[in-house]
This record gives sequence, C-alpha cells and structure tokens, in this order.
Amino acid sequence: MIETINIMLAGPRGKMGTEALSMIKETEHFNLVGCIDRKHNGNSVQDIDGLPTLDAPIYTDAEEAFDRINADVFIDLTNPDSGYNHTKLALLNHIRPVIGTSGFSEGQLDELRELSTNQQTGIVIAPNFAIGAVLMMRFSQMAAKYFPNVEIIEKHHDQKLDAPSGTAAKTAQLIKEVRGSKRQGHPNEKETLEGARGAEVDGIRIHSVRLPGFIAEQEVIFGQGGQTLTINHHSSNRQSFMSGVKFAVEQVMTIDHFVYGLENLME
Ligand SMILES: NC(=O)C1=CN([C@@H]2O[C@H](COP(=O)(O)OP(=O)(O)OC[C@H]3O[C@@H](n4cnc5c(N)ncnc54)[C@H](OP(=O)(O)O)[C@@H]3O)[C@@H](O)[C@H]2O)C=CC1
Ligand SMILES: O=C(O)C1=N[C@H](C(=O)O)C[C@H](O)C1
Repeated sequence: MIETINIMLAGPRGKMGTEALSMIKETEHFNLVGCIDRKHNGNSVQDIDGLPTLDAPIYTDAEEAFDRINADVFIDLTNPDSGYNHTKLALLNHIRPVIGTSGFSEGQLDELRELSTNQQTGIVIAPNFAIGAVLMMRFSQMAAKYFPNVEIIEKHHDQKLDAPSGTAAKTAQLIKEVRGSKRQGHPNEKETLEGARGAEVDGIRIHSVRLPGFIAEQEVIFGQGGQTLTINHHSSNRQSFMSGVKFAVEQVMTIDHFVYGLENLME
C-alpha cells in the first residue's frame, strides 16, 4: 500500500494553485491538510467558490499555518517574495518544499540550498514542471556542445510577474555548464534602443514576450554557418504541469537535500 502524503499549499486561488488542488483531489495517496491564502482566513477550501471540494483549513498568516498544520510536503505557487518566505518557513519546520514559484535570485537559491542542508530537509525547486519543458532544457544543453551560438525566446501570458522566466534562466544555466562563457553577437554591437538585444546571462541573450493568448512557450535557437536549429516547447494548458508536480511531491519524500530542476530526479 502507498503511504498517504499530507500536503499544504500556498496560492490555492491562483491559476496553478487551483489546478494543483484538483490534482491533489484526484490522487488517492495525496491528502490536503491546509492552505495559505491572502484571503478567507478560517474558512475551509471547499467553501470558496471555484475551488475543489476539499476539507482543509485556510490561513492568511503563514507563520500560524506552519505552526498549526502537520504536513509532509509544502507546495508553493504564489510569487517570488511570498514564495521565498514560505519556503524558508517550511524548511525551518522540516516540511519538505516543492516549489513551482519562479523568480528567485541566485542569492536566494543559494540561501535555500544552505538552509536545506542545515535542516537536512529535502526540497525540490522546479523552474518548469512540464516534462516536455524539462526535455527541451536537456536537449538544449546537448545541442550547445556542438552549437555554441544560441539565443532564447520565452513567451508567456501577460499576467506573469517575473521576467525572464525561471525556465529561461535555468536553460541558460544548463547551457553555460557545457559551453562556457561566450558573448553572443558582434563584439562591437551597440543598442541604439535600450533592451533591443534582450537580457543577458553569461553572454546568452534572453528575450521575454508577454501577451494574452500564450500560457508558456520557449524557443532555444542555435545558429551556425549555413544552418539553424530550434528546440521548442509549448504548454497549451496548466494541466501540462501537473504530472510534474505529482512526481516532485512523491520524489521529495525520498530525499534530504536541495534539488533545482526535475531533470535531477529523472532517470
Ligand atoms: N514551475 C512551473 O512549472 C510553473 C510555475 N509557475 C509559477 O507559479 C507561480 C504562480 O503562477 P500562477 O498560478 O500563474 O499565478 P497567479 O497569479 O494566478 O496565482 C498566484 C496566487 O498566489 C496568491 N498569493 C500571492 N501572495 C500570497 C501569499 N503571501 N500567501 C498566499 N497566497 C498568495 C495570489 O493571491 P491574490 O490573487 O490575492 O494575489 C494568487 O492567488 C508563479 O511564480 C509562476 O511563475 C507557473 C506555471 C508553471
Ligand atoms: O508563470 C508561468 O506561467 C510559468 N512560469 C514558469 C517559469 O517562469 O518558467 C514555468 C512556465 O514557463 C509557466
């Protein structure tokens, strides 16, 4: 018999949070034990319009929630500031975090890595839960060995708060690991309009598009004498992320260290 995993979630009314609650409800060995929301203190999830019929208390005070709720895993799907604070609280309370929230700085990731080590508590931070996106990042890393000239275009809905996306930042990091530092474009190039060449991570240009109509898409474009190679991933709904959230919740129960990216948990 599979053991039940008790889950606490922050951001239940959000686009991802609502989808994650439905996934929890449909998963026999997952049990929602509480939520952190900015509204509805003292209510049960099932009393809130539009949320699945799950009987779990809502807290607006995160510290109170971590004091009172006895969970195995904490899922955060909020925003960078709240997500970072919640993640620290979860680790301090030895509740294993599964973090989908994007936009953490390198310094914040380092602090969470250190806290996870000190607390000997497993944590999974996944820039993208869609398995296709994880493969797109890995294929990009493979291609960069042979095609070191590369730029990234990420396209998201216009409600997204952070830019560049966590996925684009992680892709750049993976590429950097295999190709080293390289400034893309002409050495003497000059922007006559600031931002025209996008953001830069270790020489890799990242261009962020924000438009209604998109959910999440990324193109990694490689160029070399006479040829281009484009690796593209497209999420057309938020269900695309849920098998990855489920996988991360199951996996985080088996580790006691910091993991950044689902690829580190896949065979
Ligand atoms: N890793 C992945 O695969 C994916 C990651 N994401 C990331 O997940 C996060 C959420 O995305 P999305 O669902 O689209 O965003 P939404 O804006 O739809 O949802 C965020 C929710 O978090 C709530 N919230 C904000 N602050 C707090 C807080 N302090 N306590 C509790 N709840 C809070 C918001 O409440 P209110 O409505 O009151 O503001 C809102 O309901 C983003 O960082 C996004 O980049 C998204 C998709 C996939
Ligand atoms: O905000 C989103 O929507 C998404 N955020 C994540 C990111 O920043 O990469 C993952 C996915 O792209 C959707």
